[in-house]
Amino acid sequence: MASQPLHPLIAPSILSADFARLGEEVAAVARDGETRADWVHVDVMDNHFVPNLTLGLPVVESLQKVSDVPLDCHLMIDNPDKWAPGYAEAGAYNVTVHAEAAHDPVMLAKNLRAAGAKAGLSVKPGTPLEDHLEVLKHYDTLLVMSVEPGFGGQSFIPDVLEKVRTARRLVDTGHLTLLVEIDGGINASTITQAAEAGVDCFVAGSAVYGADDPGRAVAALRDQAAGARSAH
Ligand SMILES: O=C(CO)[C@@H](O)[C@H](O)COP(=O)(O)O
Ligand SMILES: [Fe+2]
Repeated sequence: MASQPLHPLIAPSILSADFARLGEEVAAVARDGETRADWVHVDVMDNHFVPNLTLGLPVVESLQKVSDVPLDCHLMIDNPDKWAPGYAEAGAYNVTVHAEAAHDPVMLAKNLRAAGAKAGLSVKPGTPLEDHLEVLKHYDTLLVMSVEPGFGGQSFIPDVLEKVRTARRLVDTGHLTLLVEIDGGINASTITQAAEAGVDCFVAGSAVYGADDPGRAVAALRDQAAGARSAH
């Protein structure tokens, strides 16, 4: 995961999908071609780390069986040291834990990788990147939250782009080796500024699953991000 991927990665968040039809909702962004998502983003919330409750390991295990798009699990939970490796063992491609919740983030990254997943570290909008730079050397992805974690459909917080720029600089100069991912409020009005700041992977929930055609929304967001990147 060292250099910037050839094209911007789009990761639809199933938080905005119809939970009664999750398999179909994933399939809607899994058809071959430009409408195919790069990753499917799965928001796990425990009603402790965030004030919302979504789904957990059994649902991820079921999704893993039907999805040939890699799963990107975003764990908004307390004590990820205990629970996160299970998601890696279930076959998730990337497992992201919160820097604010992890007790031993270096050991946790090692455990995630040993279980076969990429290791992701996420920071809430108010968490400085500087507090976690040493730890980030052990991670494959950095997930910059651009809303307060807990709910889909919130407004993008542009101040977090400074963290994206810092991370991009550190990756481009070889000080860090990771993908920069952004999550929250990404849509046609905000993706250009995020792409210009240096994001590699864009999570989009309501902008994809709130659209009439989720696959088309994936393709349009990717095009827009690619255009912003090449113009920069
Ligand atoms: O992790 C979260 C929210 O906590 C996100 O993944 C949201 O699900 C993104 O939804 P939109 O802001 O794109 O609607
Ligand atoms: Fe998320």
